[in-house]
Amino acid sequence: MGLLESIHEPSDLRSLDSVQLAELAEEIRRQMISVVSVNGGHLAPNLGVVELTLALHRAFVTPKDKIVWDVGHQTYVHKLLTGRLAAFKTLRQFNGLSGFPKRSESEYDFFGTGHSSTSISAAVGFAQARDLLHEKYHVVAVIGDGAMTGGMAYEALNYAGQTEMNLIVVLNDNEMSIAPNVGAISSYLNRLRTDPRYDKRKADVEYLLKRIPRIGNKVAKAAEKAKDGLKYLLVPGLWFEELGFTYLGPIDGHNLGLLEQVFEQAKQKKGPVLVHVLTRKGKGYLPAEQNPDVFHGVGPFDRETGEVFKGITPPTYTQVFGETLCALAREDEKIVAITAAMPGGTGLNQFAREFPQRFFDVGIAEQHAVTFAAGLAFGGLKPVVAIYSTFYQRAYDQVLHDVCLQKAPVVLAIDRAGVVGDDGPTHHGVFDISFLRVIPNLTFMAAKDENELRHMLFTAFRLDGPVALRYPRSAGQGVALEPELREIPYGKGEVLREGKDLTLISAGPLVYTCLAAAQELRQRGWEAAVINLRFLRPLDEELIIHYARQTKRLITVEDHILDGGMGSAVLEVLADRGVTDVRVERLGYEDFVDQGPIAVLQQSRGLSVKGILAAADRLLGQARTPRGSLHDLVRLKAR
Ligand SMILES: Cc1ncc(C[n+]2csc(CCOP(=O)(O)OP(=O)(O)O)c2C)c(N)n1
Ligand SMILES: CC(=O)[C@@H](O)[C@H](O)COP(=O)(O)O
Ligand SMILES: [Mg+2]
Repeated sequence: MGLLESIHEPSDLRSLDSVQLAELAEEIRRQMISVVSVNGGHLAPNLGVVELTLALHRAFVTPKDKIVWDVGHQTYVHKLLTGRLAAFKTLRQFNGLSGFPKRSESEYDFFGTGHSSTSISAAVGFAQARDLLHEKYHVVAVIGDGAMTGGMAYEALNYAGQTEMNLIVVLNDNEMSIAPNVGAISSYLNRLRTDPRYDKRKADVEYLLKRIPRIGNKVAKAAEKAKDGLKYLLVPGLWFEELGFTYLGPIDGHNLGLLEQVFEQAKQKKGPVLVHVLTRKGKGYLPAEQNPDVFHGVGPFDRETGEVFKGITPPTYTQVFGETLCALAREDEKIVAITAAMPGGTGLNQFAREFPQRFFDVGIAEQHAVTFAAGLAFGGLKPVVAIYSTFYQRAYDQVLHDVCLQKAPVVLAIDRAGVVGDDGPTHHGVFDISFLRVIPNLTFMAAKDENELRHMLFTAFRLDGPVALRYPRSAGQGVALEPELREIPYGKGEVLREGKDLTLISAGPLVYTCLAAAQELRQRGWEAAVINLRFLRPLDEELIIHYARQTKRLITVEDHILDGGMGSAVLEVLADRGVTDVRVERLGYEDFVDQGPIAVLQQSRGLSVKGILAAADRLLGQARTPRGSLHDLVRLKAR
């Protein structure tokens, strides 16, 4: 039996000596490499925090003390130490362990995450609650240098720094976000890390400063100034100190003994403390150390060689987006691109290489990214902001207030729209239709395949106003690319198939599933029309009304939550236009969606040929269903 199997809860760690702890760290790394090489996952971030997590769980007494992880993609070690070793092989699988902390999964997961830069706010909340309720425990936020580029982190530091609350923030600095970290704070951390002057311990400096003799008023003032200057030169982390935090560090995040010592020191301090820890992303597995960006979130790979398995699939929508954008940018030098810390994930690497002056990585700062784009647009450029659907949730007011209200010609590229698979509920892009389709001035399109994506991007730059364009995480349809880009007729859906018995309505790749279902229906003697809406705003109302009247039965199919989604938009049109003698089935999600393979998740809600056939049976067989009937909607409205 290995050491890891003897750890059922964090208290089991306390009896281990340093040799055993080093052995345990090795076992943990092996375990993570083994499981992630099969399931995929966030390997490099976790390899980098093995010693840090061990030290935290030895220095703090969880679950009494609360550790809040930022993003949460680095909690595999934490999971292994908190009774989840047996389940670890199910990591990120359907019905398996989540890749992120989840309150429903363990009493040791104090705060659910997936989105970045929330940990300090949540920890401040815990600390405030503790103090108001006169309880006693330590609260620790663990935040990466990438997550420290997110605005929320500063809102929380700003708040905490003015309080006297006991709170420990551990800043895990590995110089990496997913890509190399960016921004002025990152440069500041780099200076702390590398400038030999900062090796001087703060205590020594303060001792020195105290020895400057007090002499006459004027001279004393000058001396004070000189002291401040000296401090700036010599005291590490002064910026954090000035914000009201005691700064400890920078310390080697792979030295377990040192980490524990510093955490003990932090526990004794009064008020907020920031511990600056230096780690190496991917530590202990050479392929991950050498390519921390590839192994940040990686699919299955050969653990001997580190080679990532790539099946033969058509290029992804993301790749097609990136390549098309480059082609357009070659013709139009006003086109500029913005990412919020995800140049690779959003397909902008090629753009960054080809047009470095026109490419902006703003860090994990979606709000800034969108408002920055509005400024660029009004300054005369043609910005595209590529952000995952789920992270656009962060920038809602910026899209509404800064872009749409002012009609800024910004292209909002909404990658990872629809369910994304193994990352699960924190990352599925299943809300953007609901929150974007209601915003005046916005043109909102969804691409059914690679060609449509290309044409829509082309169209987006020709429209003088805000445009959102949604496309999923998956491989494309594999269609042959049309060499000529053309404009998509504004606000018009397309009829892909005629039919008199019922109408299938979709937007995005599920249009192809509708076509396959229509083919099947024909075998059964039914003719289904298939409409690709293309535009979620403005909706092609005439088209919807025409086919609703013609077929009297509609099925809406969307990779999205039902509430407020595309099907809801169709129901609104019918209700507003007084078309009440139509039966409607809406297929989509009703709740937060779990993790799992995209196809499995979609099938679970009828987003498949089989699901559409079942819905068609219900409509054609005149069986009433409890959900999605227009009659129900009209009745509700009438109440
Ligand atoms: C709001 C938000 N935007 C983007 C992301 C995508 N993302 C996940 S981890 C990460 C980098 C985090 O870097 P850091 O905090 O330094 O952690 P590391 O992986 O280096 O340990 C990014 C950009 C996210 N999770 N949340
Ligand atoms: C933790 C996080 O938010 C990212 O690492 C995310 O998991 C990336 O997702 P993709 O794999 O879809 O790029
Ligand atoms: Mg980092």
